[in-house]
Amino acid sequence: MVLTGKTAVVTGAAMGIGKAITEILLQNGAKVVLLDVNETAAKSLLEDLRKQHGQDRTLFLSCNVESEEQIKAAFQKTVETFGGIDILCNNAGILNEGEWEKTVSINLLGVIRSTYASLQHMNKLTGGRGGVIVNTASMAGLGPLLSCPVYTATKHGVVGFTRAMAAASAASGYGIRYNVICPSFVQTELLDNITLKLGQFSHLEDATQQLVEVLGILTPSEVAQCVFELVTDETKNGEALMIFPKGKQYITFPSMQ
Ligand SMILES: NC(=O)C1=CN([C@@H]2O[C@H](COP(=O)(O)OP(=O)(O)OC[C@H]3O[C@@H](n4cnc5c(N)ncnc54)[C@H](O)[C@@H]3O)[C@@H](O)[C@H]2O)C=CC1
Ligand SMILES: CC/C=C\C[C@H](O)/C=C/C=C\C=C\C=C\C(=O)[C@@H](O)C/C=C\CCC(=O)O
Repeated sequence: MVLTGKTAVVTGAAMGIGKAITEILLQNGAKVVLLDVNETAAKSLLEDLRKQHGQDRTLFLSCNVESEEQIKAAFQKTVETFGGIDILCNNAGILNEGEWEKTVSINLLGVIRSTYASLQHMNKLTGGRGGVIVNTASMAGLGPLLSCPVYTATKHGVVGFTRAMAAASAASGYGIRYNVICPSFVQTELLDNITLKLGQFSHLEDATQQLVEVLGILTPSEVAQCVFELVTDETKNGEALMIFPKGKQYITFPSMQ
């Protein structure tokens, strides 16, 4: 897929991995709509992006992925402004084992809400142009991260949902590809104040830090480069791409047939 003339929507775009995804999509010619709850960070980023890429290729819309109403309104505004949606990156996520229901609501239900709301605009069977959706899971979507069971569950959910949607889309003729990234640790604010975020598992922070030392830490732009690959390579559908500082690996799952 060539990105020039395409419209992308990125959730959790104001900071960290979402910011890097936004930047790489813009650098390669797409128009990008930034969705986030952090209006201060998003407006500051938007100002910088408009200086670099022009006034008319970006839009910020305040949107909480916990709200179906806000997601639908943001997609509607995107279509009114740029004429459609070709790329959706469901990236917004939190680490908060204490507020575990909120973690499920944002990390897993947020991806489902946004994916289902996007169908109205992207599905070729309902007048959309088709396109690609890339979801942000985690390496904790492939194996257990002992200090955060609920975060782990949400990311396993995102991997399973993405793969099932990919198969459903291919079988139904939606014209939409679905892929998921599974990065190991990434240098973003999500890794700040981890003790507080682990709730009843804060005593396992040392074990987590040891894993960080073993695995190393990615930069957001290394992760965004992998998202770019999944967006542009039209052979990729239903893929889970694990990303390490040392490289990347497409996951082979057990065959059920
Ligand atoms: N930092 C890491 O080590 C890793 C992070 N991830 C995942 O990457 C994604 C992005 O995280 P980071 O960039 O690291 O975190 P971050 O904290 O730097 O950025 C997250 C962004 O999402 C936004 N956000 C949070 N709740 C939201 C909501 N309800 N609605 C809309 N936007 C919301 C925040 O305002 C922020 O701009 C998350 O899904 C996270 O689970 C995956 C693997 C590793
Ligand atoms: C505290 C949480 C911080 C960030 C969450 C973020 O999503 C990053 C996750 C990064 C790593 C996930 C690790 C998952 C571990 C597993 O799957 C284990 O079962 C296997 C553990 C180690 C394998 C690597 C190795 O030692 O060769």
